[in-house]
Amino acid sequence: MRIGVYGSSFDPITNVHLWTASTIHHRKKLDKMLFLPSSKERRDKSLMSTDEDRMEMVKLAISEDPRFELSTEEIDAPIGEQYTYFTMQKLKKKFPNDELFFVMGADILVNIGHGSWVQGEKLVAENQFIVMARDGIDMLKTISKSPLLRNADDGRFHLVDKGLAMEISSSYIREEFSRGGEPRYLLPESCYQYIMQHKLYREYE
Ligand SMILES: Nc1ncnc2c1ncn2[C@@H]1O[C@H](COP(=O)(O)OP(=O)(O)OP(=O)(O)O)[C@@H](O)[C@H]1O
Ligand SMILES: O=C(O)c1ccc[n+]([C@@H]2O[C@H](COP(=O)([O-])O)[C@@H](O)[C@H]2O)c1
Repeated sequence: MRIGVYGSSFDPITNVHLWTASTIHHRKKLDKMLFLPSSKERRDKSLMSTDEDRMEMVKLAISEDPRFELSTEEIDAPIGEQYTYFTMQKLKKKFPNDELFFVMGADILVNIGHGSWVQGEKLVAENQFIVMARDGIDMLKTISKSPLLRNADDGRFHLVDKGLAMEISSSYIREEFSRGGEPRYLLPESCYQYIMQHKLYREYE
């Protein structure tokens, strides 16, 4: 099987996460897409809702699509191991006969190329990546400019231009909830209702 691993804080999950996952699943002929919410323990970003709430919203969002599955690998990871390198190692052990691809936007490729990720060099050397165009970032240039990326570029970066530069960010949605905006329809209705019911993102700055 060809399995995509779509990592994100999903704080909250948006319609663009779902649409990009669906497009990548189709274009790259994947059999399955794992939605991998980050753990609140990650040190590089502070998350605005609990692991349980973000996980619950992912479950609601993907419940009716058999191509999509939740992975709790990172949320269940011991402290210090909630980073992509360790997660991919564990997932490869879990799916020893399958081909795994870490799915990400071009902004993430830039970050990895800068060398700021935990075990970034090993992560790149040992995995395959599906990279989606974003924000006018030149993906080929991003690879050629970074020694870390270009020296591993043996076909492991599968670049996709989705065809539409659709931008809905989780932070925009959080801002709208906290500042009296109306983000309905930027995310699945079930997640919108969950956020209203649980009064999430009321105090987001
Ligand atoms: N519109 C998009 N086009 C391409 N990739 C995207 C898009 N939105 C998100 N991604 C990718 O999805 C992954 C998860 O992104 P993330 O959840 O941080 O997005 P976000 O909505 O921008 O969140 P936040 O606003 O909290 O930073 C990343 O790899 C990111 O590059
Ligand atoms: O492993 C790392 O060092 C690392 C650093 C930053 C981000 N990531 C992963 O990249 C994915 C998208 O992250 P983000 O910041 O867009 O939510 C998510 O799966 C994170 O765990 C991973």
